[in-house]
Amino acid sequence: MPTVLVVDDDRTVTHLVERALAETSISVVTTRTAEEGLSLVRSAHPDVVLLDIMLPGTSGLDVFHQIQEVDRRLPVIFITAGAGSETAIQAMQLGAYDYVAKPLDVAQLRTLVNKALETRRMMSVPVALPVSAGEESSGDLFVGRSAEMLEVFKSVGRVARQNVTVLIRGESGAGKELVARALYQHSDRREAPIMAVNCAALPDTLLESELFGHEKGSFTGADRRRIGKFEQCNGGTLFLDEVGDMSPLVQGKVLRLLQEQRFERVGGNETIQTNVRLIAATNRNLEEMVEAGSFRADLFYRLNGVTIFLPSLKDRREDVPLLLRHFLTAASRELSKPEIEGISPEALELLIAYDWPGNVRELQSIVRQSVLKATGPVIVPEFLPPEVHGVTTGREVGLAADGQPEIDLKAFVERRLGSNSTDLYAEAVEVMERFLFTRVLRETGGNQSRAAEILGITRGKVRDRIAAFNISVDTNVSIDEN
Ligand SMILES: Nc1ncnc2c1ncn2[C@@H]1O[C@H](COP(=O)(O)OP(=O)(O)OP(=O)(O)O)[C@@H](O)[C@H]1O
Repeated sequence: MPTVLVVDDDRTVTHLVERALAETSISVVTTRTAEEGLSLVRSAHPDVVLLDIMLPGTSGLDVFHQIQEVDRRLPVIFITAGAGSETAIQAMQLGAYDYVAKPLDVAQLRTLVNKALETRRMMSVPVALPVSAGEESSGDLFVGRSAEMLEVFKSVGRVARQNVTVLIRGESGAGKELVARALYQHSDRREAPIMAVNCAALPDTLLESELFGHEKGSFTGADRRRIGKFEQCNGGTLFLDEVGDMSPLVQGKVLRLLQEQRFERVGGNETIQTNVRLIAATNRNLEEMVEAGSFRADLFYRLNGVTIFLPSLKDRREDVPLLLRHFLTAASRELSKPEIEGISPEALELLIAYDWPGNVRELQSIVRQSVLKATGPVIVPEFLPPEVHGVTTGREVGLAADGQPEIDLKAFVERRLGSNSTDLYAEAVEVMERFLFTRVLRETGGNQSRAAEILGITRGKVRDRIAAFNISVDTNVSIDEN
């Protein structure tokens, strides 16, 4: 459970924070003194700190420095007595996460704490990345063994420590944010902050002020100066997600920043120098957007210098079993279902054949849904959501009345012809082989020599197919947690 530490001698503040977060899954620890605050940072390992800037006998800024010595990645939100305080601005420039002015607004506080927790998560989730092809690490959180993913890992290894802008491209849910985190965690800036801004989530003017900040009075509602992410992130890394969704105005400002590392706050004259490494991501076709005039060509070339392309999951199906195992283990732990043993061959068949339009995010969600739905220790087709049955192989591969796998090759071929396949021979052979090996091994109770005899091929070939299709031969379970 995430923990928020509040260091403030004003009881109304600590009470209010406790009330604001009472109905959430966030636990709140409070203290009135800087001394105890610091010792709680060490012992309670909070994920976010709310810190009064004027503590009795000491300055919040000093405490902030000491917190940074303990944990540089811990987001600290200052609580200030009034809006527009110069000290607060100074705190932001030193690297505080944000600041809020008293009296505190409950909704604003909740939003801010959640954002800070998200940042904390991005900063601290370890990404153990195999930088060279073939390196095995059971603790990998960034899962993938396909040739395509190994290329991605290698690219990350090659460019992480270069201080260059990187553009990550790929469909939604394919893992672009994970690549960004891996780049950050393997860069020389890993001790400095990383911040993320989703350009599609904010309207133009808000995005501009989120990135570059604004001066007090620069637009209606700008009742105090705001320090933008490019300034807060000085020395660190900024992850700009959905970069194809920036307005032409913001595109122009980002381009200048990339060229000169300089910018002005909205409504301000002062030119601010910053030193930020930019990692950008998009699932849009930027070339087409440049062609259509909606994305600046000069910015495109600037961003496109180093590009990491993340393939869609359907183009690296061999990663599916690996990802299933990874998320199944996580889901059975998180959802307190230790009894889950694995996925049955039939269910696995369906999952491998599915096209995963939502990529890894969808896979993760389908695994969780199935674990929740499972009434026994094995994930069988009935626990899988309908799209996995119907949209893909529902009619071609299924369960016969006797519980054996059955195949409808005609339906498969028709469907693939309808979707203009250019690799139908290999696809059809694979579907047929999967069915054949699963069925024959069931018949022989997992005995490979006997299966080789029936099939008229060598035991080596049987073993090879078992590995290629991830068939578990001891039990009915295709994937287990080992
Ligand atoms: N190779 C992988 N190994 C383990 N988890 C992964 C992998 N790829 C993606 N994920 C997980 O899938 C989810 C979606 O990934 P992520 O947010 O990085 O996708 P994205 O491409 O940035 O999506 P969007 O374009 O929608 O922002 C996350 O929970 C992420 O941790």
